[in-house]
Amino acid sequence: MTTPYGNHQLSIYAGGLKGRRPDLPLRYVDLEARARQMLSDEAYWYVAGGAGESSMTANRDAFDRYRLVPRMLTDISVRDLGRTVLGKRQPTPLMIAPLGVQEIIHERAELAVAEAAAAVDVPMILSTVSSFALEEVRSALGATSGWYQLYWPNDDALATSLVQRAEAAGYEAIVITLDTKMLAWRERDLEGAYLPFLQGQGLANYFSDPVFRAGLEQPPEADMRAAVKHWSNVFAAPARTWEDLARLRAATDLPLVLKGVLHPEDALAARAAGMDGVIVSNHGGRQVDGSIAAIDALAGVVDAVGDQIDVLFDSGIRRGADVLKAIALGADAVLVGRPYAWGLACDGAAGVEEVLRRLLADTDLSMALSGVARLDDMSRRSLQQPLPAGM
Ligand SMILES: Cc1cc2nc3c(=O)[nH]c(=O)nc-3n(C[C@H](O)[C@H](O)[C@H](O)COP(=O)(O)O)c2cc1C
Ligand SMILES: CC(C)CC(=O)C(=O)O
Repeated sequence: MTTPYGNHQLSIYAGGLKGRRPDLPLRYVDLEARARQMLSDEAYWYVAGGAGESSMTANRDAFDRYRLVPRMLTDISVRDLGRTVLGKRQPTPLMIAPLGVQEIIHERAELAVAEAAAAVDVPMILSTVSSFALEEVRSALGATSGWYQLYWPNDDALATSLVQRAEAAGYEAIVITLDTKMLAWRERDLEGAYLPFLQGQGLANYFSDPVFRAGLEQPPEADMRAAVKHWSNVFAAPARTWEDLARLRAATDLPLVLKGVLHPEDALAARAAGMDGVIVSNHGGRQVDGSIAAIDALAGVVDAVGDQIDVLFDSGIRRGADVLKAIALGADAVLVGRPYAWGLACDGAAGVEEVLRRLLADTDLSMALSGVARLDDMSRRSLQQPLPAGM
């Protein structure tokens, strides 16, 4: 995307505020507060909550310890926010993070998100635990790229079926999320006894899968409880280790990307297993409370494997400066998570679209005012070394 909203100050503001949705407050905290009004308490906390608060807070605090060091008097009149990810040029550094059970946020769930992603040409990573089947969501994306996120089930035939459906539907990569072999101790959800998938929410990909259905005595439409029970038996596989990746590698020709990598040695293991990329992420602080802030893990992973496989980043991206910091540290692209969930809650597809447009306008302005014309030219030279905690 070259100079996405032009150079005129008013055209840049207008690009980021297309339609200026009055139901969509500009500041992140206000946006989240508005979304909270739109959602049930349980749904709000399901999205907002973490496993405790420590890593979620650390994700944000750590961003503040990295500081951009702007350069002056460079030509920033023609700018390029594009990035090359898995060998393909994309117009912006943003991707839509996989968020499960979106029907608790908005009835049109992933279909609305896909329409917004298509409007701004931001590739979307669809969760396995989605409220619409992967084929339908792929259609709603139109010409925009989609990747499919796999929760690697405890049944190789089901894993192969999901991956091959994604490939047949036109998804361009498979993201295997490693950090969710079980759900963490999430007090907010436990307090409300809230596990939406146990009501069958977010299970469209399973319920439409021939291998999943073959494991049932009656179809989910006739016996939902039995279908949910079967799902909880196959959802994840605690015994899996690095050796098991070979079977997934053999199941598809699509690139494979591992999500939830924080340790440089795991990044090296991913490369050794023939993976095409990793996503540095602590799942938005929802899994190991007390884990390292994701941005603090990024440089170590980039230094270990960044010259050989792609390194993406999520967990804490809220504004343009965050995008720039992650790219400067070596990320090839960043995933946007909770911010678009709030846009979806407030105003469906239009809300998601505007959240993305604002983030792009802010990224463009922050890059330009840092003296950088092409995102590809961001480097660690644009960053001050992290300040010690508490500064
Ligand atoms: C409500 C919610 C649902 C999520 N569902 C999934 C999922 O199905 N698959 C997955 O890989 N990650 C999932 N994640 C993690 C996100 O992909 C991403 O790592 C996280 O949201 C990043 O943190 P941030 O949103 O605070 O920036 C989910 C996160 C949230 C908030
Ligand atoms: C269905 C869940 C495992 C979705 C998820 O990853 C999350 O809630 O963090």
